[in-house]
Amino acid sequence: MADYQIINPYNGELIEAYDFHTKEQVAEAIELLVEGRNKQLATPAFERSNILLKLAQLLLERKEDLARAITEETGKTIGDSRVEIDRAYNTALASAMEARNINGEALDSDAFPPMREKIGVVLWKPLGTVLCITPFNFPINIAVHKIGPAFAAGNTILFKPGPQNKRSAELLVELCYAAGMDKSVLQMLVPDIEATSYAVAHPQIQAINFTGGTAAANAIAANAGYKKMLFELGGNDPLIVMPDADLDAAVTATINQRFATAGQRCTAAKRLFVHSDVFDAFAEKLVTATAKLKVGNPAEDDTFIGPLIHTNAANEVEGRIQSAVAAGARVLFGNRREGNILWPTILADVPDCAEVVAEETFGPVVPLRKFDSEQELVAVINSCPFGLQAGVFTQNLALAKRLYNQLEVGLLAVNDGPGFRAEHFPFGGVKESGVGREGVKYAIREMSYQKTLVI
Ligand SMILES: NC(=O)c1ccc[n+]([C@@H]2O[C@H](COP(=O)([O-])OP(=O)(O)OC[C@H]3O[C@@H](n4cnc5c(N)ncnc54)[C@H](O)[C@@H]3O)[C@@H](O)[C@H]2O)c1
Ligand SMILES: O=CCS(=O)(=O)O
Repeated sequence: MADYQIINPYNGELIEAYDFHTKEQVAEAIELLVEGRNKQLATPAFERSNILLKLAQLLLERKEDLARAITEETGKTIGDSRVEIDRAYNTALASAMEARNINGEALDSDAFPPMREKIGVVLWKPLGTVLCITPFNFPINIAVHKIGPAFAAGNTILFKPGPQNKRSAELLVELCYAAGMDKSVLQMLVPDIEATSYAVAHPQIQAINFTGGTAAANAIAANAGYKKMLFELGGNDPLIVMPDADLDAAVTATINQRFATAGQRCTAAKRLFVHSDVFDAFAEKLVTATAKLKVGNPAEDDTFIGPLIHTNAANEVEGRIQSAVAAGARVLFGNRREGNILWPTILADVPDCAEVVAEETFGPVVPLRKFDSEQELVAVINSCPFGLQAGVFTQNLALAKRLYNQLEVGLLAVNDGPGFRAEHFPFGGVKESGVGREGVKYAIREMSYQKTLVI
């Protein structure tokens, strides 16, 4: 029996059975990547940039192959998978552009006595070898958000995808090699957790760039020891509808940022805060729009919602919905399951302590919560241990700026949802949503250090 089986979450078909890479294979890969640092040091920024530009082009050329691989292994709809590849193209292109702009600064020593008449030249240098660990839900774009900036900065990379994503990851790495990345600069392995932990603690790994859940992050942090860590973790992101909101726009954002990808997104609009004045009107519009969504086979172009990643995930989300209903929540739409598919579900009157709102719920369920005051709104949102992104629909910019200052998040989108993301913007949260910032330019500096020359 193989160590792991990749099963299509929609039809249960076996995609591939394989054995994890061993700790010995991890050690060999790291040894090769240490040697590869000389290759990177000998590769000027413009050549690294050209390789990343070629990768961007290859991502577009192989878009359909990559999209189908994502859909088969994760159940993400083919439409959402194609969008992911378009995003990965932008991420690779931004990495190519930023590779040419990793500029430092010059300092004058005479800003403070005594007179030294020295100049300080500060440049950014690669940390060395970066362990990049990625989650299941955006297997290509999140990987490119790590490999692209790490390579642009001049690092070598050990890439560890989710076990479900071995096939799409292999295709991505094939394109990286075709674009010009050397095998001593990029290695991909799929070891088990024990062998991954060996890499995490390895002295020749200078940085860990991790995206995933809190439990894994805590284990990595406890095991890594003294090295740079960049953590992009969970979210329980609010979408706020104020009395003066464009309700149609807010409904569209809710549909696209909660039900797309079957709700399996860190930045999904997992909690809807709707002012009492517009609650009934918004709820009615949302139910009407949700009823039109096609649910089913993720391989069909017009399917909007496919299955969750696996049966345990579907069980967890279904259980949270049933638990909320048992605690008095009203079902305005959905609460239906077939296999790993959960229909988009809209709830009202959910107790604040219910798991479906208190925990990060990775599924197509949206609890609508009334509020009456800004003070109540901020207090409830900030009571959450996560703090990734938020969105508010209002025409009142003064209110938007007050929320920007009061909400404990990494980004507030105005007249958009928490799922807003531009690949070149800084990305990341506060509290249990992580440490550090991705977004290409920012990730490059997270995986670099400043070295100063005094002359
Ligand atoms: N902030 C973001 O950018 C972002 C993006 C996508 C997903 N996520 C989060 O990721 C989670 C869902 O993804 P998932 O189920 O793949 O997450 P996960 O934490 O289960 O796994 C993420 C990756 O870590 C590996 N991993 C698991 N335990 C580990 C350990 N002890 N040591 C080393 N590696 C370990 C997994 O094999 C996988 O490659 C959600 O919490 C979601 O919010 C965050
Ligand atoms: O899961 C979140 C990744 S992204 O779609 O916000 O980049």
